[in-house]
Amino acid sequence: MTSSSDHPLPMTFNGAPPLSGSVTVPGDKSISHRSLMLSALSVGESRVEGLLEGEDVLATAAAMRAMGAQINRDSDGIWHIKGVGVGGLLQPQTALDMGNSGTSTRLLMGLIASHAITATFTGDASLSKRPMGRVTEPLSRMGASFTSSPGDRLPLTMRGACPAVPLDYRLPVASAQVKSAILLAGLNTPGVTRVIEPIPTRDHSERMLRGFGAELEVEVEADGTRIITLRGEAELRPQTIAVPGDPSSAAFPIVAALLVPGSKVTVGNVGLNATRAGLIDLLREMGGNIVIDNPREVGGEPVGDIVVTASDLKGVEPDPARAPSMIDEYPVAFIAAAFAEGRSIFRGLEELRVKESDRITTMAEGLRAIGVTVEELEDGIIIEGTGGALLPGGGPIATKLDHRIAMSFAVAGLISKSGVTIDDMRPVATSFPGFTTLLQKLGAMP
Ligand SMILES: O=C(O)C1=C[C@@H](OP(=O)(O)O)[C@@H](O)[C@H](O)C1
Ligand SMILES: C=C(OP(=O)(O)O)C(=O)O
Repeated sequence: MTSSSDHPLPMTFNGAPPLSGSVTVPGDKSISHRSLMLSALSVGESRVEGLLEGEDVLATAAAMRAMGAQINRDSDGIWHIKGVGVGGLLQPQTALDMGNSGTSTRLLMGLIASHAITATFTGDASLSKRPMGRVTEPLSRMGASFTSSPGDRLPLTMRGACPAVPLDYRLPVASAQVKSAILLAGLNTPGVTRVIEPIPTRDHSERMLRGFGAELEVEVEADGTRIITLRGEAELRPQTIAVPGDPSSAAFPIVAALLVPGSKVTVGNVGLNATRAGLIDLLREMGGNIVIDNPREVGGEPVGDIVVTASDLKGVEPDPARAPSMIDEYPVAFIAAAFAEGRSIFRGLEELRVKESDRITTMAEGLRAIGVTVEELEDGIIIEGTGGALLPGGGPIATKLDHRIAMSFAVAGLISKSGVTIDDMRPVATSFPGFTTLLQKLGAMP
């Protein structure tokens, strides 16, 4: 499967026999982006094993090369990155094409904000609709300047400032991308940059910055607010990194195995960082039989093998405070809710409206198209579960350049009467190369 083709790639997923077997999923997307960026800012050579070779991460690799890093993959699949040192990024000679990737765009804007270089960012139709003001606003305060398309959107040209001005910033939106952009800008900024995070989001940047030798401290207040301080003009030391499997990708085989009666599946080597593990907690609350085997630590991140046995699920009304810990997993959680017993009410999910698609509307339309009763809310969705009765099926589902929508409805197809057709599977290559092969390996499709 590749998105390099100019033509949509429709595909139908049909009701499946029990899934079984043991699989692994590709490397964590968030950790992969960060490992390339921080390696590119170190002096010397870093090695990265298990890097996600999806289009989003390859866009980050291309951008770091364009700014001076030497990045190569050897025949064993290990990536070797020779960095330029903090402050050493070079002026890219052409526009940086970010494809579909919000993480690449926002984190790279942070990196460039404290270097005296000019860069233009472009992206696909989905990325060009997404708001960038959340990063351009704080980065402007650090001294960077921006010329963007209306509504702070791509295409956008920025000029970094050197020296930049350190920032003390309270996040107005729970976003790891905004937090990371500011911290990355802080790396080449004199003095102390401070980010205050009222609602915790994924902390891979903090862990990895420390791992590379940056002076970074995290203080947690009684109400859970996190205060992250980073001393600038850092010197980063090259590292050897093992990237764990992506819990956001593992979510699809996990939910598929819970829903298809008689299934038993192991997804090995999955990252279990608490700031990412919200879906597992939610599925367990719904009655899902999920066991973590062999819990261990790999490269500063908790990892385990996830053993899933098909279970009868019941509806839920999850606490919105949990949203950041499973933000990309809501689409597939909605599929689980559609097959559960009773009603599920999801609220506090405004952020889903600014992902690759508006994931509340796209999911509501898609679920209706396959015969599920839903009510769309301003900040969420109400889903009436079938109680384990097969979903009627149908389609084609409009995926709107959104990989997670495509994979979520593929899972829905496995528990459908007449199959679910996805209009275009190409976006899956952004985060999960080998998705359909993995479903075949589990026996979910021919
Ligand atoms: O920092 C990251 O790697 C990511 C943060 C999240 O975005 P937000 O920060 O916009 O919530 C998430 O949706 C995205 O897939 C990856
Ligand atoms: C929102 C996502 O990614 P990004 O913001 O990097 O495009 C995602 O992968 O679901």
